[in-house]
Amino acid sequence: MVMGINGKFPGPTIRVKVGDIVRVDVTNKLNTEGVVIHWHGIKQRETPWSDGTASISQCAIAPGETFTYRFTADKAGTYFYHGHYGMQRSAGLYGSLIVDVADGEKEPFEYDGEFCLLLSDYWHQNVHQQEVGLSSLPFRWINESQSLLMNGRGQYNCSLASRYNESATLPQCEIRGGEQWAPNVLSVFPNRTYRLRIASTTSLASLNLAIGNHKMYVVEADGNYVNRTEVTDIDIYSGESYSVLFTADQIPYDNFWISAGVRARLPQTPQALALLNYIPTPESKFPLSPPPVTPRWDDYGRSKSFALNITAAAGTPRPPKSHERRIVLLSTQNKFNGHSVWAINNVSLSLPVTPYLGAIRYDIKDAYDQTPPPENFPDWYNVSAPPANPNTNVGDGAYVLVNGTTVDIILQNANMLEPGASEVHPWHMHGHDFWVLGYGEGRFAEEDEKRFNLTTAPLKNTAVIFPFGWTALRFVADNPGVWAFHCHIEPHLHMGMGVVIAEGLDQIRAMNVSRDALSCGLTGKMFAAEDARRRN
Ligand SMILES: O=C1O[C@H]([C@@H](O)CO)C(O)=C1O
Repeated sequence: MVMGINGKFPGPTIRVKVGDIVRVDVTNKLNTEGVVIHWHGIKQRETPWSDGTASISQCAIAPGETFTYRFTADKAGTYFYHGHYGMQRSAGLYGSLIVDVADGEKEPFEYDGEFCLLLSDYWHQNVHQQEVGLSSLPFRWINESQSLLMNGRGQYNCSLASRYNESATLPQCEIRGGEQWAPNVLSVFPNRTYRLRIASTTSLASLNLAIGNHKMYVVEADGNYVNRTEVTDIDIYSGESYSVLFTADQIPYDNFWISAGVRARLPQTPQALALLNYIPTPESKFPLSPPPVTPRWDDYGRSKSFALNITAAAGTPRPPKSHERRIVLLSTQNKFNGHSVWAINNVSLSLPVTPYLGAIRYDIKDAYDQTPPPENFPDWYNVSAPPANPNTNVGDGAYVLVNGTTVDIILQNANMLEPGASEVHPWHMHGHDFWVLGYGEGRFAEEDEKRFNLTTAPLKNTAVIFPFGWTALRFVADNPGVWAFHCHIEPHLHMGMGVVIAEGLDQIRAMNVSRDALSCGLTGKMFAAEDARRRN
């Protein structure tokens, strides 16, 4: 079962130009739950209520109701949109969002055609069962997905299915032709150059994508131009997007596989496949070469060198030379009343009923904890061992940033509950791009700052922390609003792995925040009381 949009899964591709004011009317036809849509990578400058994050920027849209998102397409690039309430992204609520350069402008590279590949993962168990499992005692993890998808199409490992079933022939393993799993076909003319816009909206999987026999040149990352880099494959974590160029330079009477496979977790899911078809070779011709092999899942050295190879293209603004504030965020796996959770500086995020944006706009102090969470973690904490005390707190405090300040965030990874284990987490920031200043092993130390890349640091909206390592980010708090900053692995966010950034409180208090966004919780009650007074 998937959640679709306008009768489609994935939802329709939205294509706009820089400077366009985009209006999207979202009508909630899910009869049993609310919904919101987040425009991943769009800054929402002066429209923070259109960011589409339930409990942060707006109330969930109630069944039957319509909410209008209105925002400016601020930067050309490859983006996507997705549900941001509960685990609706896992349920399939997503689609591609492409922002073209403004009329009369040109991209800084040339190509003859382009394709979008939106990557995702897919479970047979429905999202409500997953949600209940994650919050149950005992904890039930979602485990690896059954399929990986490219534009909503994927393969299913029938041999694995028959291993777990008595009957060798399962109905879902019988191939009749024309089924949903039939791979996407990307038809190209020999010797032409194409742009492949790749975005990952996976729930869990970190992926590696390659095109059989073809080199790729990375030119864009998260809507920012990067130095053209030749690669044989790309690592792509949930929340990231890349554009690569490739030339159809192989012998023209063949087809080739494009494959994406799991990295950073022990793979138990077959690769996602799409077919690169050389016109006029028939689409039905089986490629001579097998799909590209995904690099070993735990070869993190390879992942790190790929990450370090992504550098900002000339003309990209450089990071300020120094910071005015530094927030260190330690990610730990913990327990709360026996439940498995993730915590940041010993606080597991639990979202409030009243959206922060409304609570700040109308100065409603009861809406969330007014004490911000800790800015660091204790010196005695050992990041290379399981937590000495696994118990953590749950909270809904927000980090408050003064408008215009330069802020560093050090994302610190640590050992999980299980000894010797630490996982990759892709952190995504709403409302901003940040500069990725560097990655390091072990615990971040002040002298590591000397190694920061202040010249070619790429601008991104999502950056990964490697197992037992740290990642340093810098951004300027110049976008008043309330922004989520979280692990883009959906079950991890659901288990509390995120923080809330309240930026420019004075500016928010002077904003004309859309009332439609605040019809729930304490703001909803306030508006209802105002209306009642007016009627009397
Ligand atoms: O949050 C998680 O839980 C599991 C495991 O730690 C317990 O089953 C896992 O791999 C996660 O990423």
